[in-house]
Amino acid sequence: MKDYTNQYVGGGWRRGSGAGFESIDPFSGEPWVRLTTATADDVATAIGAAEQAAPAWGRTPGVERGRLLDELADALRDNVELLAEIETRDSGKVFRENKAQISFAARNYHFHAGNADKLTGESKPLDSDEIVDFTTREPIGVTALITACNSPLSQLANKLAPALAAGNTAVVKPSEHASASTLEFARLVDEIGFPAGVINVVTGAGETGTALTSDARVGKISFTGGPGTARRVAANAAANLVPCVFELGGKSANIVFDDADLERAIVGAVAGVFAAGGQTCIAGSRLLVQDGIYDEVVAALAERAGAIRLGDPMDPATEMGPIAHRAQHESVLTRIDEAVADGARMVAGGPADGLFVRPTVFADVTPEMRLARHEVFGPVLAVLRFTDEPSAVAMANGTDYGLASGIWTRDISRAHRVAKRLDAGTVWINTYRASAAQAPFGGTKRSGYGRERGTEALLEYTRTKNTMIDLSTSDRDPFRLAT
Ligand SMILES: NC(=O)C1=CN([C@@H]2O[C@H](COP(=O)(O)OP(=O)(O)OC[C@H]3O[C@@H](n4cnc5c(N)ncnc54)[C@H](OP(=O)(O)O)[C@@H]3O)[C@@H](O)[C@H]2O)C=CC1
Ligand SMILES: CCCCCC/C=C/C(=O)O
Repeated sequence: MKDYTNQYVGGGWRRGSGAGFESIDPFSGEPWVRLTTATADDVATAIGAAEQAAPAWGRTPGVERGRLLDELADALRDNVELLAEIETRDSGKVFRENKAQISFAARNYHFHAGNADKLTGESKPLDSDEIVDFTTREPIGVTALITACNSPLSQLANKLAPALAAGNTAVVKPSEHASASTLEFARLVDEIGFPAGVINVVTGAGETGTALTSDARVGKISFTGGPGTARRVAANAAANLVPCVFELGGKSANIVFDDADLERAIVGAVAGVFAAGGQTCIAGSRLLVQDGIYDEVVAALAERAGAIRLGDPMDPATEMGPIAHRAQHESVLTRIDEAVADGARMVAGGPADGLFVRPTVFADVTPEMRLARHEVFGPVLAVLRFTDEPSAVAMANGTDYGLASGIWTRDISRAHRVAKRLDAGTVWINTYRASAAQAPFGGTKRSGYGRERGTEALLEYTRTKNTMIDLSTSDRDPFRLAT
């Protein structure tokens, strides 16, 4: 079993003082990593280290912060095989997907390296030419960055790259189900020579996260995970009035109109929901298909889902791995049972051995069914039928979530019309699950708030300061601008 019992705090390695725990390899079902829990005291020490490092890091010239971020990106690329293997063993997601995601994470660090010396404010024209007024963007201080179990290093890049570029320090807490890659990442941070305390990594479960999100020294929390956990984080943050970015779940609608390029749409639908074994927030888990092509699309989906090869996620021939951990596996099976009980028609898939679930497709799903409303976070597709554009939009918007959406059509006017009306943070047209470091990402409704990636992410980690200078030499009423 691999030993990851040391955590990275204040530029050094120390064991968590709390209970030891293990992470399982979902393919073998066996524990493969040993870790330790950061207690409330350990977390307080990590926050103290980040607090101590914050002023100097915030004053470090942007070009120097950018240089270190570039080095981090290069180190990720140089170690991509090792890091991807660790994430594969922890999460069950296939190796090549993890490799692609970690390479993308490197791109994200490069993008924000370039932003680090470009944080500008604005000059504000006031009502008097004797006053000069301008804004500056300042770092917040200590950030708490919490990632989910499916893509630890990719999610971390979305948070850490802009936080560091803007001059903040960080305490990072990965999921207890997938902590090892983040500790390996800390080793790279250490080798590069980031100043002590700028990046800290603590591990543990809810107890650790609670301590991290309840500390008044934290100035910003960025959280990726489920809405239930997010509510607990929000409550802790509210006690200290700490602002948060929440990247939460989804029930994203992928809409196929009858004029779409069907071959492309079906490939997009299959990849949109079964990539990462469906364990991704942006899974296109509701496929909305127009009446006239419904039966043809369902038949094609059933055939393609049935052909997806399950197996060892390290094997290049494997197309889909297992569910990340036992509790999640049970949850997926419960969602499948609910769909059957609600009258949906299973045309492909179902349970399989170990922690596997076969790529599952349900037809005849209606908007009231639980499968159309609840996130599965597994390889389960709900196929719904719609008649016209307004009903497709209403159906797409008819859940508590608003993370992503897809539109497949050859009609450019319709594509724009529908995109405008969809209540979702991301709309893809004739593509699905495409990513870019420059493109902001985040949700509406219960999918969260705040944005990651793009310059929008950078601004999340800054505070605006306004500076006003009186240039006049005459005596005057000091309160004249107050009205
Ligand atoms: N919008 C987005 O960008 C994404 C959203 N997600 C969403 O994440 C969910 C699945 O991921 P999963 O890891 O199971 O999510 P969880 O909500 O279970 O966990 C998310 C993180 O929160 C931590 N945590 C648990 N309890 C607390 C607490 N009281 N205070 C602070 N932190 C806490 C977890 O630690 P521990 O595991 O140790 O308990 C983990 O690091 C899905 O809903 C999915 O849609 C996933 C990927 C991307
Ligand atoms: C445009 C896609 C952004 C996805 C960001 C976070 C999701 C990660 C995952 O679920 O793997």
